[in-house]
Amino acid sequence: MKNRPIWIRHASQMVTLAGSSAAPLAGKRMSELGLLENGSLWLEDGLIQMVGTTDEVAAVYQERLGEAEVIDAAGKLVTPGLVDPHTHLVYAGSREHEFAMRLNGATYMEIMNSGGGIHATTRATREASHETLFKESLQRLDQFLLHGVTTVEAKSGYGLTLEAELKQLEVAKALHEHHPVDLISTFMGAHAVPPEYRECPDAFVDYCVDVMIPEVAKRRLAEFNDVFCERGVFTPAQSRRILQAGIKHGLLPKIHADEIEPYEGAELAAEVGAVSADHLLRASDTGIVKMAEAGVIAVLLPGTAFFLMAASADGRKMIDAGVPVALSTDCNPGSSPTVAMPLIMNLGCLKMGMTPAEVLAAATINAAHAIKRGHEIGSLEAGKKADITLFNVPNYMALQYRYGVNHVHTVIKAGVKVVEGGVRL
Ligand SMILES: N=CN[C@@H](CCC(=O)O)C(=O)O
Ligand SMILES: [Zn+2]
Repeated sequence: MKNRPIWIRHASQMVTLAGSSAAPLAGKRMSELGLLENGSLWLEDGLIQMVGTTDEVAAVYQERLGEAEVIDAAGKLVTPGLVDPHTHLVYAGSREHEFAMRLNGATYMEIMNSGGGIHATTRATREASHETLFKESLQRLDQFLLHGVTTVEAKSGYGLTLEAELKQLEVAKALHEHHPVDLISTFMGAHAVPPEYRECPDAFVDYCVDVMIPEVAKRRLAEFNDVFCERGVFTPAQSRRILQAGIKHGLLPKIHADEIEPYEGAELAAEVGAVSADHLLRASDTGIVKMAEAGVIAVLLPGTAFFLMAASADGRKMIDAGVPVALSTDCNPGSSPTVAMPLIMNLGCLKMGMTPAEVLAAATINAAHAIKRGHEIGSLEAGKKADITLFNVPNYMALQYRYGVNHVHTVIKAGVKVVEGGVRL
């Protein structure tokens, strides 16, 4: 049965980001939100049919106004559904004990090198059944939706064997099919060197390159290929091999770069033409310039820096250097166990020198471009998917100013209302 059209009207402020579908916004263009006062949208067949002022939309649809379900957005901010372009959504278990260890002075890498961290979640994820993984990840996905997020990227990387990596990717696929939030999958077999390869890490790289990447690509279980390029994990040379193998099999490159130490990850991202380089807390100035030249999107994760008690990436410097910046939660059980994209935007302002306008562009259209979906989501334009979030604040400045509260009121996914009054329907 066909859903009724939805007519959103009288929005106090609407962020359209019109004209941003072809390429990510960079430099001063990151502040061009395409604001509309008394904004209105006509949604039908899962798509945005018209964007304009309430009077303009009413004039075009005057014969059909009675058919529509009306959403009165007076007093509210209307934005594109938020997009999270970097998550480790599918995993089993929890690591709050490691948080306590870090509060007592242990570092993230020390915990990982002593068999905890990513290794602990890998053990739990290998042991978990498809059903358990699905159930645990589903709860997080519901929470994403309640925080206004309508699309998430989801990485594998807690299996580290072909079988367990495929299990994670298959759970992501099942969640995508089952849940209103869309999932875009990334293969990240090169997330850590598993203990069985500790003495011969290059043999694990061979396994990624020769076995896992070709099989994942053949089964079409991922669109992107990611690697944790960090001292003590994968070297730039190993990372290059992994990313090039992905490219050969049609998986687009992404990279966890320069998170803990400067390690020429940003430079490598530019060299291989990565869609995005993520983290970048310790990226070099040369790396930033190279990313700008190569058009690599910086996916910044201020929640991770906050939770690891580290200095944040310099978002301001990257925007001023012409790098398109996107924001993400990095949702994972170790360095950022959160789904709160609005809080991530707040941290973008408070910790990375970004403006309230820039963080909104970074969490919508630039995030969409970071997962190659800029043509279908991330802005409010006729023909795009009807993914919309309504916040209980009158304007985008207030969304950043009234921090630490979930202001999401209504979420519409592909033209269907899925959250109302902050409650999942
Ligand atoms: N840094 C590597 N990977 C994740 C953390 C994974 C974990 O600790 O479980 C990240 O992006 O922060
Ligand atoms: Zn990550």
